[in-house]
Parts: sequence; C-alpha cells; structure tokens
Amino acid sequence: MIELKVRKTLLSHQGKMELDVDLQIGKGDFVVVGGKSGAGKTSLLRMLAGLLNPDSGTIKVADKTWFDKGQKLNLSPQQRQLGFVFQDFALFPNMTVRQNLEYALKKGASTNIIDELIDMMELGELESRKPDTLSGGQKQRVALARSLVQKPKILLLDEPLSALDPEIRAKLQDYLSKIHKAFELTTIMVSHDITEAIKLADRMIELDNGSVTKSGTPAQLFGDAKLSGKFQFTGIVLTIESQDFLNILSLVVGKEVVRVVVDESEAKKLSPGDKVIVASKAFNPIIKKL
Ligand SMILES: Nc1ncnc2c1ncn2[C@@H]1O[C@H](COP(=O)(O)OP(=O)(O)OP(=O)(O)O)[C@@H](O)[C@H]1O
Repeated sequence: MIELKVRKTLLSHQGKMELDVDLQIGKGDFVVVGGKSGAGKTSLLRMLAGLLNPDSGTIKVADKTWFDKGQKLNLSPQQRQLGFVFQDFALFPNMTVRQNLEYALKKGASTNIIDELIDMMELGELESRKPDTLSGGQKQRVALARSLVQKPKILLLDEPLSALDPEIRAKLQDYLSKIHKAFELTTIMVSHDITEAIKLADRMIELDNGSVTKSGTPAQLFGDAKLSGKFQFTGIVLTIESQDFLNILSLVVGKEVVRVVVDESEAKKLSPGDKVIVASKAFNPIIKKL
C-alpha cells in the first residue's frame, strides 16, 4: 500500500500552482494517471521517486516511511527501490542491450534476472546490438527491462509509450500487462490515452491544477457515459454525392472510409475537408472484436 499525502507549490507559466494530493494506492494495483498538460502528473511521480521534494507531507510505502517533512526523513531514490521509465528511453548509446541491463545490476547480484528479462521481453535477438540500431518500440522494451533489473516492487511510467505508433504501442501495452503481473508490481503510469487506460488500469486518477478531481475504476469513470444508448464518431468529409435521391457522404474515419446517408439540407452545408460528428442510437449495431 502506498500512502501519499503531499503538498508543493509549483511554478507554472501562469504563476504559482498548489500540488495538493492525498492518495492511497493498493499493493498490486495498476493505476493510470491522466489530466491536462501541466496538471502536476510528472511532479507527482517524481515526488514518489525521491527526485522532487514536497514542501510538506508524508509518503509511506508498506508501513515504511519514505518521506516525512516534520521528521526530516527523506529516503534517496536508490533507497526507495522503484523502477522508473520515461518517454525518452534514456539508454546508454555506447553499450549493447545486454550491457545496458547489466549496468543496472547491483554489484555482486546474480545475472539470472538479466536472462529472465531478455527472455520475457523477447530481446534475445537484440542483446548484442547498440540502442542506435533499434526501433523506438525495441528501445522502450529495453528501457522497461532495465527498470526491472533490481526487481522493484513499484514501477513508475511517465508516458512511456506516447512516442510510439499505435500498433507498436498496443504490443508494448501487452508487455506492460505481462510484467506487471509476473513481477507482482504496483504500477503507476501517466498516460493521455483513454484506450490504454481502459486496457491496463485497475484504477484511473485524473489530476487537474494540482488536485485529484476523479478517481475510480475505468468502468466507474466511463460507465455512465458508455451506457447512454448512443454512439458517435468523428470523421472528415471526403466527397458528397447524390444517388437516387439520396445524399451519400464519404467520410475518412481513422484510416477507413465510411459511407453514410445524409439529409439534403445538411448535405448542402458540407464541403470536403469539413469535420463532422456521426451519432446514432445504438439500436442494433454489429460488433466485431478487433
Ligand atoms: N521542480 C519544480 N519546481 C517548481 N515548479 C515545477 C517544478 N517541476 C515542474 N514544475 C511546474 O509544475 C507544473 C506541473 O508540471 P508537471 O510536469 O508535473 O505537469 P504534467 O501534468 O506532467 O504535464 P505534461 O502532461 O505536460 O507532462 C508545470 O507548470 C511546471 O513548470
């Protein structure tokens, strides 16, 4: 269990912002932290990691105090034993994949964990390569593996997948889910991606202007909205054609083209390139797993 009760005055470009968070996170939870840019998400992770000192408050993990301003107690990042992965990989360019992992090993510790991680993250074919020769997704797999070399109990992830394209990102999410379970981690991940949050999170937290404004399971946070009986998507108008008294709109939705019938008065208002919402009562939709 992580119990975090911290305050810190941060300096944003709009002036001072009070980060004031009182959070309990259960052992083994996968928590996704969302919220607007500048809300304080990274600062929160950095405080937990011991990289940023709160002005006041306490941080306790499994009945051990990591930080207590009143008692002048402040464990160093090394003493906190957590794994941290940022968006920018931060691998040593002059070392191979294996050497990058070995460098994170404590002196005298068994190298079994390196083999286990190389196996689990499917890095076998890449272990002799240098980071410069790897793709973004491969680099991030190495960074994830490296964060686990010291077998931390807590893993902090600051938008680790946001620089990756959607397909690689989905694969990395599977790796994350796998290591979270295999290493019995408590994982706290900053992400702006709703799909990612729903896929991975036991609990989602939203920060706004330094405070927690929402907290709950994805079903609790999105459940009501999803049960409205309607669905909608946005698309870009590609063409508007008249066929047999019908106006057919071709829309680009993601990488697909979707055709919908549109009312004549509405069709007259539209031109190619316009952004539109298509909404419908979800009366009898066809659902296929992707
Ligand atoms: N050490 C610090 N001292 C004072 N202010 C800071 C410090 N670090 C960050 N800030 C400020 O705190 C605010 C919140 O920053 P933070 O990086 O935590 O936000 P964020 O929610 O992670 O944003 P983003 O999604 O853009 O990464 C910013 O305005 C930033 O300038």
